[in-house]
Amino acid sequence: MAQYTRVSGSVGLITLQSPPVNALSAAVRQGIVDSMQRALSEPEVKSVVICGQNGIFSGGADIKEFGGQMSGPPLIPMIHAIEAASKPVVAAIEGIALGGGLELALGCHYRIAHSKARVGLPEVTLGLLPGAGGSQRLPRLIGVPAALDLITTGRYVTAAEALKFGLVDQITDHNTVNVAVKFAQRVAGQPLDARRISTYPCLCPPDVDVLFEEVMQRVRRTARGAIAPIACVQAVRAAATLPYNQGMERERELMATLFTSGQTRALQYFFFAQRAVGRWSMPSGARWDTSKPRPVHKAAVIGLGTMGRGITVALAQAGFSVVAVETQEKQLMEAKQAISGMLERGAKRRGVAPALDKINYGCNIQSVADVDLVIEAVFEDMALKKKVFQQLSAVCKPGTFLCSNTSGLDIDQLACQTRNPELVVGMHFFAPAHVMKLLEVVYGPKSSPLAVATAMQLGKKIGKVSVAVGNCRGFVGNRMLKPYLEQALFLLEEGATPEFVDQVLEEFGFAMGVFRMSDLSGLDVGWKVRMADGLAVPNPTTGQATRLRQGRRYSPLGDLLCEQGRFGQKTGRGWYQYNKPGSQVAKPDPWLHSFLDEYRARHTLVARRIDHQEVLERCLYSMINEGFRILEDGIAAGPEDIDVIYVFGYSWPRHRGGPMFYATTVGLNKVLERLEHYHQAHPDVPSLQPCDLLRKLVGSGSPPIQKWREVIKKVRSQL
Ligand SMILES: CCCCCCC/C=C/C(=O)SCCNC(=O)CCNC(=O)[C@H](O)C(C)(C)COP(=O)(O)OP(=O)(O)OC[C@H]1O[C@@H](n2cnc3c(N)ncnc32)[C@H](O)[C@@H]1OP(=O)(O)O
Repeated sequence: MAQYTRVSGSVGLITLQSPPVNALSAAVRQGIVDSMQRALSEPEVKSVVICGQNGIFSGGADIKEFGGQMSGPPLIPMIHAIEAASKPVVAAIEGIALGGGLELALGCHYRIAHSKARVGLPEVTLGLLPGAGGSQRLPRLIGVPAALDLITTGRYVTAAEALKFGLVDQITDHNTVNVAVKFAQRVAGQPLDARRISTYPCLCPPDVDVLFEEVMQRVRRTARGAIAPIACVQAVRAAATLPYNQGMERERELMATLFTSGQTRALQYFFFAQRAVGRWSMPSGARWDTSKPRPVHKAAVIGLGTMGRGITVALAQAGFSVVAVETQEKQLMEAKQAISGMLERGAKRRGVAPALDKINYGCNIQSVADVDLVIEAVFEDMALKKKVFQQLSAVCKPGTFLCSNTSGLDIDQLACQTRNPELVVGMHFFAPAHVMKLLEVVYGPKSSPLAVATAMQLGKKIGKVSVAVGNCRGFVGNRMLKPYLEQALFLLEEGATPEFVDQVLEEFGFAMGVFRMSDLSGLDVGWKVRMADGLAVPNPTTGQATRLRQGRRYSPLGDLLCEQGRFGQKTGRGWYQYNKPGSQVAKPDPWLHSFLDEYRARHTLVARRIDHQEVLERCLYSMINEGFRILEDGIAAGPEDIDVIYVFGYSWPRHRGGPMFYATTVGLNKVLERLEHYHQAHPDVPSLQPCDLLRKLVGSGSPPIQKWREVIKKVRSQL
């Protein structure tokens, strides 16, 4: 709702009231319409101020309303009525004015913002465009280039930047509502014609066509199949080329297309999924709201390879004191130099001082004795990690949390090496750790809610999206990656090429196909794991045994490349060839194609034509099937956890909502039917066998994803 009061005798003050972010729900819109009518009809009122309660102007349209039937006064006519009002209307922007909130402010005649406020039009991130006149008013107010930037990226700007653009008229460090009320008194009675943005001509640079062409090309390149950024460019182009009313009509048409697209549904789901993962729970019943974290002031990182360096940077940048340990002096010096460079470059980009003094470097594990939390990031080797955990347990002060950055090893085995296994959790970062947003916080059977809560809070403080997951091989992300990688290799054996598989996956929206991604990560990483598991064996006998290991189909293709020293980008050769080691430009490699031909001939495999659909179905459905197993096993609490992990950690296209949401868009029955089909064709591939939970969900009529947790609960209670 909105509250109407008269202040200072002549100012009608409309306060939006819809906690927590004053979203423009039906009740709020009704409140604004009613309050405006009152303000315009009261002769004592000479001007109006609109503000939001609790220091927040508005977080925009109420996203929860998008899924259902819209009720209450529509936003567009409401904003037009404000702009057309005969008395000046001033927006007092505190906190945030986002999306429809900023569009409401653009309908006002003046905008006063607090210096700490942030404004933006993030609709594109929800698969929409600023469809309440924002795409038409913003370019008229701040010019086409700046409007294109804000609308296509959805980025928020500070009040200072907004002032520079001319998006707000004034900023203040004082009470914004008081300043706005005084301002409203001053402008009362002044002519308003020049204050109605919809009447402004659109400011275009002389080479506007070239600009639109360039922006459109950039947007198409980076959108990875998302349609909203393209519609945003088209809407701004309408503002630049059409009269306001026609531009609004174009905005409405484009918005209608987006509103009915599956992409906006996926992005809205993902918006709430990101927030849902913060409300973590453990199978024991411990939860985010009943488990208090312990403050961490000083942390340590053990092992300063690529991951350890990134983690150190992330901690230092967030203001934590860090003890960074690498046992060899030479490696320590190299790491110090690299970390300082990363901090300096990051600080330059953000216009702040580099946090070099936050880090103390040392060669001795004793130097972590007084820290609150340690993150071990040594080489992925269980024996080595166990030794480190034994040492840490002996050295650290009582109560220190011991965390491992392992990407899939058993947290419980590490916890067992310590005196206080309840203080041990996994903190699985993704490379580069100071850039990638995802953090898997892994609890073992002995991890305490206190340790999980502390790791989750630390993750939040260093800017990560943290997801609490259970302990199993590969946790959630890497466990699901396994069948995906496996199918990609099988497809090569059956006739596909790495380029074709990657092309299909990149057209689907992945930033990189599976083979380009493997080349980037390094093929030797998985090879070492497979050797440790007894899967990759040097010089296996040829014939069927080579392709059948531990009772299931196995492709040794990756092992064979590694045996040739082809580790990917770092060696200049992998699934692709590169100009030189370290180069990132992947080129098809004729050697690889001959190698595949010879391999197929050796194993009497006849290459067949594989189409797009088969690549997508086998790679994605096998991964989704594993996702269902993960839910069944209780490793992830809900589908949202899996989807957030995949979007933030594995470049799954956000506009497809994540793998589990994607399964709902395909139809669970179709996923089940195709898995059955492929499993029949490949009975020696267990990952293609549909899991029970999927069958149960289909059996219970494929309920919406928000209802899966109930089915999962039932399935688990029957176990
Ligand atoms: C033909 C029809 C015409 C329609 C025209 C439509 C044109 C306009 C479209 C829009 O305005 S779309 C919405 C645009 N706004 C946004 O995208 C902002 C989204 N919100 C945020 O970025 C953040 O939430 C925030 C506002 C910066 C606050 O961040 P903070 O970290 O402080 O809190 P959160 O945990 O993110 O949020 C708290 C709470 O509030 C819920 N929420 C936030 N924004 C909205 C919203 N716009 N609608 C509904 N609910 C919102 C959020 O889900 C959290 O809820 P809980 O998880 O606590 O239940």
